[in-house]
Amino acid sequence: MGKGMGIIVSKKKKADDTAAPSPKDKEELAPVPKAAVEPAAAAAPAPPVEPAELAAPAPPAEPAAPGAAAEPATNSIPEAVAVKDGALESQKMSFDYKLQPHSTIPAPEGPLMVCILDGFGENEFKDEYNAVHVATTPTIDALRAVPKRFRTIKAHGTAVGLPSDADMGNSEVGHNALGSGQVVDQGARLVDMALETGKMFEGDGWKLISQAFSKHTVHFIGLLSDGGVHSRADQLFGCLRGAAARGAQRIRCHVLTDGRDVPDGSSVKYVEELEAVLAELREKGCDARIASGGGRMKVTMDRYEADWSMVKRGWDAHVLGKAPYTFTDAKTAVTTLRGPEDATVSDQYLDAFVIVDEAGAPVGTIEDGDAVVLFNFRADRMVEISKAFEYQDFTTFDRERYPVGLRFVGMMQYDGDLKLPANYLVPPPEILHVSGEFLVKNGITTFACSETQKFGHVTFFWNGNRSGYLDAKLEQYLEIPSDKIEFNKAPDMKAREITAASKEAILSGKYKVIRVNFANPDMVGHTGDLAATIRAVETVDACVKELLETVDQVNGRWIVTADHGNADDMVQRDKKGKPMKAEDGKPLPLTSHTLAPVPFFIGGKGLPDGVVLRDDVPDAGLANVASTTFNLLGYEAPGIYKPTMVQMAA
Ligand SMILES: O=C(O)[C@@H](CO)OP(=O)(O)O
Ligand SMILES: [Mn+2]
Ligand SMILES: [Mn+2]
Repeated sequence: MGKGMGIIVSKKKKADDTAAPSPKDKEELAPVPKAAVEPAAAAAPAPPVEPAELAAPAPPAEPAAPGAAAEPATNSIPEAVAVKDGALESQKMSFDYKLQPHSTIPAPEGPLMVCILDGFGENEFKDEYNAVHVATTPTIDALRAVPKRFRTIKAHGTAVGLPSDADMGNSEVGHNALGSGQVVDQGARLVDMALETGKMFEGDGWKLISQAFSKHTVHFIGLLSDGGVHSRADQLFGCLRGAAARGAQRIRCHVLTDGRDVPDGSSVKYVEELEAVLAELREKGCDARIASGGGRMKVTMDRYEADWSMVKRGWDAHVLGKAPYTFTDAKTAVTTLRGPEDATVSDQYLDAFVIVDEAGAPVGTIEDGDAVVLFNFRADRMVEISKAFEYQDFTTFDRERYPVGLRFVGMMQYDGDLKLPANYLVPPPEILHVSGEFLVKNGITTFACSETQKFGHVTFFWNGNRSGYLDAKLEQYLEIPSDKIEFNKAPDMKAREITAASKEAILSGKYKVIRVNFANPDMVGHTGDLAATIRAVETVDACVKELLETVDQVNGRWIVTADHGNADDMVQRDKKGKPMKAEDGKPLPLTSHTLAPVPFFIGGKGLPDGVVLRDDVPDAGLANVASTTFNLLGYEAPGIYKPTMVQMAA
């Protein structure tokens, strides 16, 4: 679901705070509504453990964080670890990466800059709630006015490998498509297929967790919504039913509330839906309950090591059963933690909570021999918690207790280089021959820069979910540390610092490709704060102006585009597109991405006048950008990529 598919979420009255029913008593069970990484060194998978034998299975040692501030010399990725099996390896090894000069477009004198305005869509609704439209953006306005050098491209749904065109785009699939020039079936779709075909229940990951079915607890941890960006509730339900049907005796869910990919306040509805499924399982004799939770931006789902304290809060709640708040049922937890109508805490930021029994004891701590499933398919916000579960010698925070003999799996493997986690339910997408590989194999230098919140987007996602450098001698990745606050409070974020660093890189003459991501329209858009998002867009417009002028100084060329919409619609709408209002008359904010296409601009003093956008690729999407990039560098595009959007006019 995405922006433009509004749902009114009515605020429910505080739920009855009676003690949770004993799972044994079916009569009472009415449904309650950094440093460098040598990937190979970290690759030893934890062997499956027999139920009886709870000796430590010696999980792999913890490698340090990839990417961020890595020492280039030791951070390169051995070719062989980026592929999964012999067939793929040989396909990759024998692949011809040699780029040929373009037949009509000459190579530029200066560099090519590719600038991603994260979450900046071209929305059909051009009203007061479209921050892109309302913001004063002289730079982007001028770009839109240049004939044959501006168009929009698709950034959502099947154009980026998602299950349907009702799925909004997101940074993972967007940057994958931008960086790889190809459309691959993404995690959401692969999990759907694994459930539909039953393959989910036949794989090694499932076999591992099924060892815990008879005598231990199976825990499911992840984002509870149907946003389809990181996870989907229906997929969780499929796994829960699948586990119970195959003999799981005891199931515990640890739920992270969303309000970012779905409307704020909808957490209550998703908890009710989950409770109904758990009640159904209890009817069938499986002791199934929610055990802990918290808001996705406060608990467990940190990314790119922006704030490890989030992950510690998650560990404490899910594993140890410790949290600042305890409740006897999850609906009461969520409604209470959201607070009163006039001062609500958003679903994204709910405090950690633990569900306890009548005696105050947590109902679902994670114990020796238990199975743990992270049910998110998307990687970025699962990597840190995976490390805490997977690495026995993990030291980033004090885990206090590390359960012995855990059967730990991800919905997918989140990092193919680190092989993290070693065990998973569904194999992740294979994204081969990404544009960065063509660049490094042809000796072309790259500088990539963003702030922490988007750093992995322009590196890890861009490179087809590979951590670290493709070639440390030819690439420089720069991470500007993000603020650790809600971004509507500082909507400029680190745009000016990113601009300054990128200008320096452009002028240095060291790099042929400059890749920049500005986080503001997306990260501020996710807060639902319209005024702050307008400011975010204006800041980015001013920064783009500086970058374009700098590229012009060195006779370079540029592409300015985006990965998906967000800031371009800040209100929930009804089916006809009419803004929806709460009972108090205030507009209902929209925090999610949108289904809108994104702008695509080309230009630069070093771009010959004859280079224009073609008019025969009307359906082009993000995956058509990579070919275009190679053309603007003066090369023919790789044949396996989606077609270019540019040509030299006759
Ligand atoms: O913040 C995130 O995790 C997602 C939204 O769920 O946004 P993006 O895809 O832009 O990173
Ligand atoms: Mn994005
Ligand atoms: Mn986003």
